[in-house]
Amino acid sequence: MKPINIGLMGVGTVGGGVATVLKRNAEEISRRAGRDIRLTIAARRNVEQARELVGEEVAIVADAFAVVDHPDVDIVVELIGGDTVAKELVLRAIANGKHVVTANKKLLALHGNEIFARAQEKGVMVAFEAAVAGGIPIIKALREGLSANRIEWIAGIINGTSNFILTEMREKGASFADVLAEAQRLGYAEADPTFDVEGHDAGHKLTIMAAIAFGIPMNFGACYLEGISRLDGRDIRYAEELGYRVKLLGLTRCTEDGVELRVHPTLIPEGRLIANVNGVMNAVLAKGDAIGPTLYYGAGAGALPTASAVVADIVDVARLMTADPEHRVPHLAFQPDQLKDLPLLPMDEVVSSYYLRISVTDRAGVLAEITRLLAENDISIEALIQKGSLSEGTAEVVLLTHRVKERQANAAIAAIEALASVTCPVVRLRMEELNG
Ligand SMILES: NC(=O)C1=CN([C@@H]2O[C@H](COP(=O)(O)OP(=O)(O)OC[C@H]3O[C@@H](n4cnc5c(N)ncnc54)[C@H](O)[C@@H]3O)[C@@H](O)[C@H]2O)C=CC1
Ligand SMILES: N[C@@H](CC=O)C(=O)O
Ligand code: NA
Repeated sequence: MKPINIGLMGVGTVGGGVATVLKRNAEEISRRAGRDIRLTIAARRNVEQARELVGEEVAIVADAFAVVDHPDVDIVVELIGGDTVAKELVLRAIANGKHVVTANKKLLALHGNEIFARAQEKGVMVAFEAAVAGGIPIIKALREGLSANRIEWIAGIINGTSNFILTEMREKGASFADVLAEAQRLGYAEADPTFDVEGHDAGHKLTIMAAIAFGIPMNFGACYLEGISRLDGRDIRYAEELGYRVKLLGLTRCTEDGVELRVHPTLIPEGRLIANVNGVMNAVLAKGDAIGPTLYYGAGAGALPTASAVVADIVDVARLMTADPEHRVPHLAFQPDQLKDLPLLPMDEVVSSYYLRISVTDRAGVLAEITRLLAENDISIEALIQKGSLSEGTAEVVLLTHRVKERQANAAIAAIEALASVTCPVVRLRMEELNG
């Protein structure tokens, strides 16, 4: 049977990994796909560097539009990143009737609604397993494996770079800047690493998972984003004293009032499996009403783990290319005319427990003032520790609250910060039990 021709756009970390996996596992891949998969043409601005990664037999061009317009290319693989030229290329590939495989979560979180609609019209597939949690087959699990369930919530460590930074800081006392530089060297970080450390990348991935889990359009604009760049090592240590690990978590939950969509550093009880996911590893915890909690674990970034997902998508597309478009798995799990515009819950309405660190003048009565303000906002305290004086006459109060609305926490924090005895802004981290 005629081989399937792949056109690769972007031969960097992931593109190089894809070329390696396609070559290394060619026999297994073709036995699974039922056809030979041939990397025919690749685009990279620096042609010579691409040659080293893809080999002599592949045509290399500097202009990626030559790939999407190539008459022999069956599947276009977009590994350039960003949402400018990549968007133009993907839409043109679709218009040309070509199937697309992409690892580009930013592109899908921001423009997925348009891209999937165009793909639907043209009867082509846009596959994106690598876009969420790298090599972990989480899209497959949510879209197919859990399709009997009403998915209640998903919580994930879905940015490898941030998890790598948090792990290295905690275990080796390494500096934020040094570990970030190492993550860049290892090919984990985004072209602009602020996307990793400020929570945007996790927000893109969470947006995609929420769409698939709840049958809603992509709505990245409604996602609350808070990254790890302002996290203080002290809070990681105090959290540990209280029996918690701090992780950058993406959390989406379907409640009666709307869908929560939020990314922030989160205290998780140290006994939970997900609290012990370290380094560049990712994990996604998904709760279905029938199955209960399920956990998916694996490498979230890096050349070969990400290529594993890209090539799996190529195999999937190869298997389904000749299937009637009506009978393929829908891009977002739900049939396109069945997506619902569920309301997105404003952060003020989200319910959570809180870790608060309050720097105070070390004098009698301060604790009583703080607990009074919490009580006035209906917030009860679950645990409290006082850390000794940091400098002459000052101390830190660390407390954990029971679950309250963010609005209540904000009001209490504002009132506490207004006290004359409180010397710095209150540090607030959210907590999740994640126990189903
Ligand atoms: N690095 C990782 O571990 C993961 C990356 N991704 C995603 O995969 C995509 C690619 O990421 P990386 O491989 O890490 O990036 P990269 O920066 O290593 O590679 C991108 C390549 O595209 C090339 N390029 C840029 N503009 C081009 C154009 N107009 N025409 C042709 N080539 C062009 C660049 O020269 C570079 O070689 C991004 O969307 C990223 O978010 C997804 C999962 C994991
Ligand atoms: N920069 C991302 C790469 C994978 O999506 C990450 O660190 O997770
Ligand atoms: Na994945």
